[in-house]
Amino acid sequence: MLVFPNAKINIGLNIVKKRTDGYHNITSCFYPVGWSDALEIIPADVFSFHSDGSFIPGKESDNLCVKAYQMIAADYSLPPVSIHLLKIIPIGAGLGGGSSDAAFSIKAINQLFRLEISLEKQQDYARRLGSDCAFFIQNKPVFAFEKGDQFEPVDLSLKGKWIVMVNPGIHISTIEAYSGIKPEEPEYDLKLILKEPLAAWKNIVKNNFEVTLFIKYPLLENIKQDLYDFGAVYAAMSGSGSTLYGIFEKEIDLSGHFERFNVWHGALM
Ligand SMILES: C[C@](O)(CO)[C@H](O)COP(=O)(O)OP(=O)(O)OC[C@H]1O[C@@H](n2ccc(N)nc2=O)[C@H](O)[C@@H]1O
Ligand SMILES: Nc1ncnc2c1ncn2[C@@H]1O[C@H](COP(=O)(O)OP(=O)(O)OP(=O)(O)O)[C@@H](O)[C@H]1O
Repeated sequence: MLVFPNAKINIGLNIVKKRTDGYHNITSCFYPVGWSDALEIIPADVFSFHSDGSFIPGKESDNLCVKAYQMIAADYSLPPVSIHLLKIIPIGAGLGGGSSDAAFSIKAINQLFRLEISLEKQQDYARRLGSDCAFFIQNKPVFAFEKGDQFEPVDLSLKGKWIVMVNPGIHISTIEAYSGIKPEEPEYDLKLILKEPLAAWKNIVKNNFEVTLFIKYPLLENIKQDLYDFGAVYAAMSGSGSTLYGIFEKEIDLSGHFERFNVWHGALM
């Protein structure tokens, strides 16, 4: 079974409250984008995991694909598999790449072994592996709340618009990013403003991580400004960074301008 786990962007990211379990309640719109890994899972005589592409820090047993397989294998006594991951999505980049690999592993294993696990139960499995993981089970635009792992449908389609994503290679740990934040209720209603045309979002729809991370890494703010200067209708940082994205009305190729960085562009789904 061959699947293509894709990245996500956060449109608006409000860190509302610190929870008693140490996590934070957030509100955000999660939107899937086409920047993708490739993941193959096939039955085998012995278990193996192999990755190519970008180097993934940590032990094999920490890889979220391996954890996803082990978690489901424990409940369904599955035979061994061979997992091959081609890592393309930048790591520690606010794009949820590892979370997507985890969720796509769950979906692929479910299909491969005809387990018929309901979507809700697949989301429950995904939540056990990380806050961002559950989104990738259905992989469609949603309004996310609580830990970012509970969802409501969102009335938003950016089909036909163009996205440019710029990753400058600054690795930001999610734990570190959350530790620098003072939670607060947002001054705007994200669900309401998302119903407005894209041009109304600038200066209203905010990612709370930008404040501290733009002070620590001024380059990030410069990239966001460049995206606006090149005509983005809306630009922001995704997740806990360091990827910036710009949404454009028409196709544009900025890989020449951002040639030092890892850049992806494509049509929005
Ligand atoms: C920044 C976002 O990507 C926005 O979508 C997510 O909130 C992060 O989700 P994630 O990478 O799946 O995070 P997890 O693996 O669940 O948690 C990593 C660490 O981030 C912090 N964390 C994460 C999610 C959350 N709602 N509150 C938190 O405080 C916690 O310190 C946690 O130990
Ligand atoms: N398949 C995987 N791909 C990438 N990272 C993985 C994977 N499995 C485990 N990890 C671990 O997860 C860490 C960060 O993952 P990821 O790339 O999803 O971060 P991120 O882009 O900041 O995501 P998020 O938006 O969820 O904060 C890595 O440092 C790595 O050790």
